[in-house]
Amino acid sequence: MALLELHDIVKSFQKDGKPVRVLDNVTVSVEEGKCLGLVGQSGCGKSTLARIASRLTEADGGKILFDGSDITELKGNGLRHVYDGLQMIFQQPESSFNPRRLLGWSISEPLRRHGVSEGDCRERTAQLLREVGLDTDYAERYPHEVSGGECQRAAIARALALNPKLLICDEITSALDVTIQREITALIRSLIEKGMTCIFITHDLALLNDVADSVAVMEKGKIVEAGSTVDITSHPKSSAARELLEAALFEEGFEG
Ligand SMILES: Nc1ncnc2c1ncn2[C@@H]1O[C@H](COP(=O)(O)OP(=O)(O)OP(=O)(O)O)[C@@H](O)[C@H]1O
Repeated sequence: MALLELHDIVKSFQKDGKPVRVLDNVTVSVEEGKCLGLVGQSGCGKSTLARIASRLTEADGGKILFDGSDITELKGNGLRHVYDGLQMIFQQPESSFNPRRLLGWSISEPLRRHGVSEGDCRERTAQLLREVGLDTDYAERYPHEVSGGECQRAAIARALALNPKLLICDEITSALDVTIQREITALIRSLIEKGMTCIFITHDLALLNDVADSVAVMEKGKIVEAGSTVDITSHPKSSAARELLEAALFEEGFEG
């Protein structure tokens, strides 16, 4: 069953006083318990699509179905309820944490908002830190006192706090070096093996071999190819997928 379905999503932004179409009738879905890789060159519309899926940006047209409900027009409390089940993680984890708050405070913030007691928050934070491979004493550190990879793990812990059904990961490994990238994709994959559903956005098609079950390739606001990760990374049909694969292989060779 599809957990998230996007149908005929259309979006334009104003540029120099004129509307420029950045998403052109995009239809894509992700099955429950699976990971969809969304890949494309910079500027092709990946982040805009992710933000529309999580209702952070309004679409001009189309329909969004999440967990069997039409959430396209939801507002207020209805939308807050959706956010409990759908979490987004971004490229720069440091900037998503309050620099003046300990990581433990930020990770448990969604729980506190739901009225969970301080004692239970502490216990759940320790459990979440262990789940993402961090020692529990990371709760007592500030965002600037941890590495980029550790901070991204903490951001994943915070996203997991309310047991969401869907994680949307927008270029979450782009700011990390290759070894740490692999650790983070392995962590996301382990969450999927435990039942999580995920949309993993990247410009690195080769990275999707580690994490995604299926791939949708975007080019200039359209999905130009979709299929299983194995098929697309071994026999890409579109020129967009071929170019992304060549770029990823070149980068890999360059990094040794
Ligand atoms: N709020 C906005 N206002 C105006 N234009 C925008 C806005 N957000 C995105 N765009 C434009 O929409 C297009 C798609 O941007 P988007 O960030 O979705 O691409 P992307 O594929 O995620 O790129 P990247 O990989 O570089 O993050 C770009 O041309 C971008 O400049």
